[in-house]
Amino acid sequence: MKHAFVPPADLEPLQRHPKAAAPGHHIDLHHSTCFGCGDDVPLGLHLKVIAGDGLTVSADMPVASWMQGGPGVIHGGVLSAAFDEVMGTSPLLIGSAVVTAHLEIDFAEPIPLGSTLHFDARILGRQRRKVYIASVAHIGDPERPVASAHSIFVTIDVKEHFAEHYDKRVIL
Ligand SMILES: CCCCCCCCCCCCCC(=O)SCCNC(=O)CCNC(=O)[C@H](O)C(C)(C)COP(=O)(O)OP(=O)(O)OC[C@H]1O[C@@H](n2cnc3c(N)ncnc32)[C@H](O)[C@@H]1OP(=O)(O)O
Repeated sequence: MKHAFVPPADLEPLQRHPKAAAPGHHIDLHHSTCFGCGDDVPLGLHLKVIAGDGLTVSADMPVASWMQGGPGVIHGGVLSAAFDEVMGTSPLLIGSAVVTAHLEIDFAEPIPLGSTLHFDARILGRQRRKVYIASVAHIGDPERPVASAHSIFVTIDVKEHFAEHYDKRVIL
């Protein structure tokens, strides 16, 4: 797939954290009202991100009618949010909490409502606090990606980062 993103050549390789979710297990460390992964938001993506081998994760997402953008196909923003969630969860494999700093999506084919998107993502490496991650999605044929994404997530101290906004959180 075509993309313009070039990760730095000197990325520091990373190791899986000893307490990371085992391959095949759901990475479930976020919160129940998250748009991407929460069970308690009626119109959320409800993504279950599964740990893979090494520094990889995967997830499946049925493309529901409410996700429509162009007639009969997924909205690009919904697809972007799904990539964000899948890639943003992966640094838990290295024991890091992160927020998105930079997210690039390449849209290769229209993705029909009613299809199921399969996402694979892998951590490429770190440069200081920046974690570089790549992801690709298909709807049945792994040899024919329909979209891909590249991102930079920045590691944070969760309590410090969300301190100002924590009291305004929505609890359903
Ligand atoms: C509850 C959450 C935790 C648990 C996680 C569970 C799973 C979650 C799944 C969630 C999934 C959904 C996830 C979401 O939706 S997260 C929600 C969307 N994202 C945000 O709200 C983040 C908003 N931005 C910020 O808070 C700050 O800007 C951050 C924290 C990112 C950096 O501000 P900070 O003052 O702390 O640090 P710094 O400015 O020294 O930058 C540090 C380094 O980063 C580089 N840099 C910065 N910006 C960019 C950029 N745009 N392109 C390229 N590089 C960029 C910068 O040059 C520097 O690099 P270097 O100088 O070292 O080379």
